[in-house]
Amino acid sequence: MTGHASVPVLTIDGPSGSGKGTISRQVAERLGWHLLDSGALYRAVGYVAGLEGLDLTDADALTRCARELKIRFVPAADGSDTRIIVDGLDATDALRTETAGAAASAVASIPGVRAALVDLQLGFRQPPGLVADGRDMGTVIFPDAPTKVFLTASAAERAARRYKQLKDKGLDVTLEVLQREIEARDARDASRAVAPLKPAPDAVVVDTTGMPIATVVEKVLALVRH
Ligand SMILES: Nc1ncnc2c1ncn2[C@@H]1O[C@H](COP(=O)(O)OP(=O)(O)OP(=O)(O)O)[C@@H](O)[C@H]1O
Ligand SMILES: Nc1ccn([C@H]2C[C@H](O)[C@@H](COP(=O)(O)O)O2)c(=O)n1
Repeated sequence: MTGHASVPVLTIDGPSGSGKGTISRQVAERLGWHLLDSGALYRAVGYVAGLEGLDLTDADALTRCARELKIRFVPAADGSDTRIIVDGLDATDALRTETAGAAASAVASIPGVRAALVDLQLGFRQPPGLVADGRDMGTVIFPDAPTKVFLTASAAERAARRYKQLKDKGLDVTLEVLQREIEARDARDASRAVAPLKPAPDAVVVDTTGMPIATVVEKVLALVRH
């Protein structure tokens, strides 16, 4: 599957908990565009590496994993979350954990892993348009995207959002630990040598601290329509 360079892309990058996934999903639905959850690809590589007992610093083995990754995004029939199928198994719940996020951040710092996932990501650029959620969508994967957004929010607010999200799922977490984990992941994503987390020079930075989800969605839609 190859992408179509003439198809419009909206890139939504930003740190963990800034709302990329939530906003990307709603905006894609409103526009009737496709959605690329690029973080799920790195999470899936970390997940397969875990199943195979690989060391998360073994660049050659992880690059092979990324090259051989078999992942499918399957819309749920009842309108609930899209299921993510990795090597034929439903890995959706395993991929959403904080541990999977940390593993994804580790494997994502390996240049071979990133290179192996480029074509897969470009292939999501299909008519009528694509909303691409990640860390390097606007800087590396779709540098020609006509609309680029970089979502942020204070670390305290992002940790509070994650805390609520996990508590709602019945998980036993503490705000302090979550904030530390989020800050450590962001620091690693922003400081790596390849495709670090940062706004593209032509991205619009939207600070969502204290901003309701619906307001963020409308703001992003206005940027696309503009
Ligand atoms: N503007 C907002 N106000 C309040 N809560 C929000 C806002 N945006 C997102 N959230 C909530 O914050 C939580 C994290 O959002 P989301 O998963 O979309 O972030 P993310 O940037 O995709 O994170 P990650 O990169 O770790 O996957 C969710 O529970 C979501 O409902
Ligand atoms: N384009 C991307 C997307 C994700 N990553 C890495 C870094 C993140 O910490 C991790 C998980 O992403 P999430 O699912 O939380 O959005 O994957 C990346 O390097 N580049």
